[in-house]
Amino acid sequence: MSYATTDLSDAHPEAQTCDPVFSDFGGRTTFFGPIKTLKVFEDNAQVRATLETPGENRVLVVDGGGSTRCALFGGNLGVLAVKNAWAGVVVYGLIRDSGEISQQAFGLKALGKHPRKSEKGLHSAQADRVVKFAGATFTPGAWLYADADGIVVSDKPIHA
Ligand SMILES: O=C([O-])CC(=O)C(=O)O
Repeated sequence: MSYATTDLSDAHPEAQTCDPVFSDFGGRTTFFGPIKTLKVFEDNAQVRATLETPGENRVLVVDGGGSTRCALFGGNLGVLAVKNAWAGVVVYGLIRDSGEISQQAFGLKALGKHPRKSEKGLHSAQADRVVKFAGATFTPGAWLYADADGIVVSDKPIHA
């Protein structure tokens, strides 16, 4: 299966595109799948708990509120993402262990990097709700397509 977000966007003008605020950190830049969402604040306990469950080739979308005070994702979470077959993770926030993650076979888009880890279980998280960031609305079960050019979000599958 191969696609380009440019072609998907051309063929499906009704699909959403994300503002160009993300960089690629994973070993894969092209990844797609149905969305699972989390809303968190400077605490990644629920990100870990979610990545410990079967990914079934879905994309985990983490709305971290754009906080630049700590990293919500790191190399150990990357190991879990690969082991449990998550296609990719989009973090509206920061990551760390970027060198390690660049060697891991999954996709990761995030705003940037920070050395400091997040809290663990201090701030509660919400799962499976609609989240909005980067000019797009992410609804659980919608389809996300990512590549080096960006992110397209569609209510339904649009790949060939
Ligand atoms: O534990 C964390 O907060 C993130 C991290 O560094 C890792 O996954 O290795």
